[in-house]
Amino acid sequence: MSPVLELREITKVYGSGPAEVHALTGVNLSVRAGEMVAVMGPSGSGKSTLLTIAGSLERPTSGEVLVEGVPLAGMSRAEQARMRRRHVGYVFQDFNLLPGLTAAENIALPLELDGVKARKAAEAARRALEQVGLAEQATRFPDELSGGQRQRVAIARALVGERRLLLADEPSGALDTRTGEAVIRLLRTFCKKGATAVLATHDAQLAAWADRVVFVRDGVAIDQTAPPAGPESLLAEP
Ligand SMILES: Nc1ncnc2c1ncn2[C@@H]1O[C@H](COP(=O)(O)OP(=O)(O)OP(=O)(O)O)[C@@H](O)[C@H]1O
Repeated sequence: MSPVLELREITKVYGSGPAEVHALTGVNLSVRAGEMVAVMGPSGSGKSTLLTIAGSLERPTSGEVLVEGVPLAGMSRAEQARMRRRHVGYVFQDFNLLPGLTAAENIALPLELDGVKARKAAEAARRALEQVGLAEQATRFPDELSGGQRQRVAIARALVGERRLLLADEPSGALDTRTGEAVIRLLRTFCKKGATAVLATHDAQLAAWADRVVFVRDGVAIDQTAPPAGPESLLAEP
């Protein structure tokens, strides 16, 4: 089975001449279905760039990105947009929910934009809210929810429909430690059920929940390890 996400020799250069920034240099990464991969590195090391290129929000200067085995470079812009809507969910530090829509409407919106009928989209949104434990909050607006609840709505929106690849940039960055950890555990649960997640984080405690950690420094992926005894090992699983 081909990996859900594959980056081959990705290089990204911003600007030119003296303003040139080598944000990524020769990065390789392959993520299988059900895996949760944490990308760690200091500020400015290239984590966000890696995620935006993986999600086709930006093109690499060189190298190849494949989603579900299909090279993005061979797709037209319209096909890439369709691929993003159908297969890739994004979660950001600042939640990015639309303030004028309820939790359920925020989740249903990407489906409706993709042509799903309103009733079906609303039903899918209701199920997604149940999965993140927020069925009771369906009609609340973002400013009526806590930070942790908002991020759970953003995760539900990222995974609603058929989307199985989740790209999360510092998803717990705006949350306190406990709430942040709850969000990462939720991502972990989705990965156990077959979703695939790549998350950028500064936080080694949170990265320890991942199956693998990729360290990025000055645009170079310098190491890949399975975390030693992460919190997961404390959960007694038969
Ligand atoms: N649009 C852009 N134009 C020019 N330079 C950019 C652009 N986006 C990112 N960079 C530069 O690329 C490098 C990598 O940035 P990136 O945002 O990917 O790092 P990061 O590891 O996500 O940082 P942080 O943890 O602070 O979010 C940095 O030097 C940054 O200044």
